[in-house]
Parts: sequence; C-alpha cells; structure tokens
Amino acid sequence: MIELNQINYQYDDFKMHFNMQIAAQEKVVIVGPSGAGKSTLLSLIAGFIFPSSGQIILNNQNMTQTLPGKRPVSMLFQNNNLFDHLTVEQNIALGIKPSLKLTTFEKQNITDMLAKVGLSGFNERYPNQLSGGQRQRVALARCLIQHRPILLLDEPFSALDQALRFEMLALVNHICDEFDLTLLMVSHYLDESLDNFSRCLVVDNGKIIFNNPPWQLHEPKNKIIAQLLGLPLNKN
Ligand SMILES: Nc1ncnc2c1ncn2[C@@H]1O[C@H](COP(=O)(O)OP(=O)(O)OP(=O)(O)O)[C@@H](O)[C@H]1O
Repeated sequence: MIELNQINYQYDDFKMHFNMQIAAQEKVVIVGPSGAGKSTLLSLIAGFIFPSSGQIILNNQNMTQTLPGKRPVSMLFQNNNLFDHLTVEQNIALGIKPSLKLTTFEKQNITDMLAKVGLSGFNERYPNQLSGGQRQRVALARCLIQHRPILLLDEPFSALDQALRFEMLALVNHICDEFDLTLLMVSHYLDESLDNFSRCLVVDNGKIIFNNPPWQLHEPKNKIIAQLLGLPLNKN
C-alpha cells in the first residue's frame, strides 16, 4: 500500500501538496495537465526526492527518508531506460546484480522473465537491435526481476503507436495480477486505456483534485475536471 500524509514539496515557487491512500494491488492511473506535478508525485514515492514535510508510508512502514534502493518500489521511465553497450541480459541483470557476475540461477531467472515479457531468446541482443516496444519490454523486465511490490510507470509507452501501447498495457495488467503488484502509472491518454485501471488520480497545479474510478470522470458533477482534461462531454 501507499500512503502520502500531508506531503509538501516545492520547486522554486511551485508548491505541491499530496494526500492519498492506495491499497495493495490497486491499479492507478495519474493524469493531468503538463507541469501539474505527476512525475514529482512518482519521484516522491520512489525516493528520488524528499518532501519538506509529511509522511510517506509504503507497505505499513514509514519510508519518508528511506533511499530509493531500500524502498519496495521499482520505476520505469518514458526514455533512457537501457544502456546501449550492454546486452538485453546484462541490462536486466543490473536490476539484481550491478557487478553483472551472474550465477546460473540468476541467468535462468532472467531467461524466465524475458519469456514473461514476450522476448524469449533475446538475451544476447543489444538495445539498438530492438524495436521501441521491445526496448520497453526489456526495461519492464528489469523492474520486475527486482520483485518489488510497487511498480511506478512514468508514461513508459507514450512513444509507441496506439496498437503497441494497448498491447503493453495489457501485458502490464497481466503481470501486475500475476505478481500481485500495486501499480501507479502516469499517462497522457484519456481514451479507453483508462479502463485498465481501478482508480484515476487527476493532478492539477500540484494537488490531487480527483481520486475515484476513471468512469466517474464522465459524471456531471465532475464536468469541470473533465473539461480541464479536455475529455469529450457526456451527451446523456
Ligand atoms: N528539477 C526541477 N527544478 C525545478 N522545477 C522543476 C523541476 N522538475 C520539475 N519542475 C517543475 O515542477 C512542476 C511539476 O513538474 P512535473 O514534471 O512533476 O509535472 P508533470 O505533471 O509530470 O508534467 P508533464 O506531464 O509535462 O511531464 C513543473 O512546473 C516543472 O516545471
């Protein structure tokens, strides 16, 4: 689970304040205007930055000051997830053993994880021999091999075409179920991909202004938020 209690964070004069609770194994999408604070919210949970006040509770432990490597969290970014001079296997190995000196058991784990993301047999390829979707699958495998229960995705599929993006979302959905993960994903898309998620957070101007199932965005009482997001208005 993820609990942010009265978190305050500030970049120059841009102030952010986050308060939320997410249960274990929920699938949450985060949307909102550019510059609203979505990536900052993920960075606070991952521990890349620290709040000026408030508490971050992850799986019932106060981790407000815990370094990223010690948190039960792995994070996948939009770009720059792979090292070009390392093979697929080595890139994934970085998630578990930065020395890259792998045991037979660890090599087998990587091979099994590659199968789960649909890349069996790709161990010895280099990133420049992969498509964009395949590269993000490798980066996803590196997150998953750490077996951390909270997965944060910062728009990792937005460079892919729509069919591939939907395919990757289905894969993430399936993997989250299989590994019992809690998922938080920033997205710029407000299409049917929202149906993959049980909850939607709308971040605007450094605050969470909506925290409900995605379909509720279409309810008349949320018209102002729907307009802010540029959602087509429900004609019923
Ligand atoms: N390192 C930084 N130094 C100063 N200001 C920053 C820094 N990173 C982000 N900001 C500012 O903080 C605000 C929130 O940024 P953030 O990246 O969290 O927004 P976002 O909602 O993820 O935006 P986008 O959808 O465009 O990626 C923005 O106004 C941004 O300019």
